[in-house]
Amino acid sequence: MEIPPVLIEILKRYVPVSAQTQLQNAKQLLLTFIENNDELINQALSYVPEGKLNQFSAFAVISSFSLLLYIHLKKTRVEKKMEACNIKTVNDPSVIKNYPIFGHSLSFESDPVDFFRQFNACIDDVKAQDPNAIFAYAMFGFKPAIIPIRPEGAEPILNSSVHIRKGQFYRLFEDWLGTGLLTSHGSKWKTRRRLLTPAFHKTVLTEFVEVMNEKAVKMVGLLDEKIKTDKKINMLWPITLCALDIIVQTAMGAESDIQFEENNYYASAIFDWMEITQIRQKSVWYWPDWIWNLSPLGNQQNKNVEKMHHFTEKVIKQRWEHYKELKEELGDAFEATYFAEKCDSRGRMAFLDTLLKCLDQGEIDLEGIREEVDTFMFEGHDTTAAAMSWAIQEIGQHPEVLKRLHEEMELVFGDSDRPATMEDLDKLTYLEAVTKETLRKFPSVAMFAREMDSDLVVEKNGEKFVVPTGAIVTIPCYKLHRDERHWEDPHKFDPSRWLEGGSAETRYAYSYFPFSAGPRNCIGQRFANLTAKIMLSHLLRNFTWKSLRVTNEIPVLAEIITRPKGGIDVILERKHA
Ligand code: HEM
Repeated sequence: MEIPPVLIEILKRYVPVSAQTQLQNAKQLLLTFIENNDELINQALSYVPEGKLNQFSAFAVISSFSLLLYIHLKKTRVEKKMEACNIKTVNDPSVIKNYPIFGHSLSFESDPVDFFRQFNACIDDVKAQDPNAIFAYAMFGFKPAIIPIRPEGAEPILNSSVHIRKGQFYRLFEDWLGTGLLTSHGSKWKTRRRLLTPAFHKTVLTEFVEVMNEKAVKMVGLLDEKIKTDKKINMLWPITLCALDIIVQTAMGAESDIQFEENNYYASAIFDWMEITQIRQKSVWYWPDWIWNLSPLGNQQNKNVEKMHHFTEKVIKQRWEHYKELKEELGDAFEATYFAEKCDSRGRMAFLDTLLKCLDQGEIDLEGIREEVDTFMFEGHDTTAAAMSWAIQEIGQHPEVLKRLHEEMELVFGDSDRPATMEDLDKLTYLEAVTKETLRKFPSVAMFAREMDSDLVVEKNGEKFVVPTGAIVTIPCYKLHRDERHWEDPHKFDPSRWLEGGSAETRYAYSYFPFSAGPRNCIGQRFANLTAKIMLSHLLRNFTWKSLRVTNEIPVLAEIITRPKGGIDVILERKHA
């Protein structure tokens, strides 16, 4: 067999003399590998068709073989490194298998519910192998994913101001979100975070209370209509639409009536985008952009993104035009009138007003504003809606909890149907305990990721662990919130843990972090709590309900957001029928 001339030309032109030693080493490595894997290679060769190979196919076979060999050797080396770092993987092949070349990725379940069960079983397997272990790993080809399997493993990562780069997987969000606050890193992230933090201060959010009440009242009205014909309601959809209605009007300052429009094109595009992104997330072959853009799904997704960007751009431009008109009209008085009206006593303004002022001062451009508005649309409604749906499920399954919540509503609001104020919400301590316990059992973001820019050394339980540079760390929030060393009876829904004197008062800080923790924690957590409390209080003031399924038997869909598969079915009735 002759070496193809094109290969000779490549070798002559592009391989420097200094590389010859490396090639010799590689040859030696290849020979040793062939010697040690004689049987395997004979098996592989038995699949090559009979007859003489032409030069092209010989070239193709050698290149493919070399590539596979490279991946195999690299994967073996990484696995040895993991052992040296004191990080273990699953032993039990009935939970997951570690294949040569592909690693664990080949045996991950494709169904999202099964995948989540399997993922959690992997953590249990490593915990059972070694009670002192705080990390585990899984192989995606030669790329290791490291998983903190105890809250003590999550702490040094979340707490760090160094390891704040998001994992590669967040790139899949960039078609819609660009590099906004969620996906960006480095100086861009720092500048935007500093800019937007004041917009989520309590005094500024107070401005949104009125809109939130209005939207919740609309939701109650719609549910009232629905139960006239059927008391069995799937609450996931009305809750999601109400949360979306709130975020559209608050983040964009645009009048919205999404709850009343069955087929609003913006809402439909968001839901389609979520569904398609979840498919892409699980399908490694769709990750390269060029394959994705050529595929029918990619094409459909690009259309969704176009629609969503069109909507956001239109609203931002309208707001910007209005801003400029006012500035021209008011001249020197603009600062004193426009901003004085919008700022709190410390000069803090709402989200979009903050961004428009920065646009005016040249600190951000229109595309930057769109990135942030889109990011808040994405992060700001589905997370809250999922948490509220689980809360409705748990409340409807525990009549004693529902009763106590109804009593709390009576105490704070009496028979009045007035809007809830910030002061009212502060008094709803039992509702607060219920939402905290819901987010413990069902954190809306079940896992999130970081990519390590440098080695992290952790010493715990008298052992030393190293999380190496380049590793993707996946933090399994859902599983860590149910760690049996930190929570008694962790699968039980027990809001009293969060009341005065309850066990949560003395908990280890990193045993509960539904909004993440450290520098990249959720900027919108106050907003989320406010939305949840206002929406739930309106539901509780008007309705009573009973869940039709047992919570711990509902399959958990942990895709981007932790959702109940099939939604939340309840029998809903007017409180004072
Ligand atoms: C119950 C509701 C919510 C939960 C459980 C939640 C949870 C989280 C978590 C776990 C993260 C970290 C994600 C990661 O590291 O990849 C995060 C980040 C973020 N959240 Fe939330 N979130 C909620 C509601 C909201 C709302 C209402 C908004 C906006 C109004 C929001 C805006 C953001 C943003 C912009 C980030 C990125 C922050 C950064 O990286 O600096 N979230 N959220």
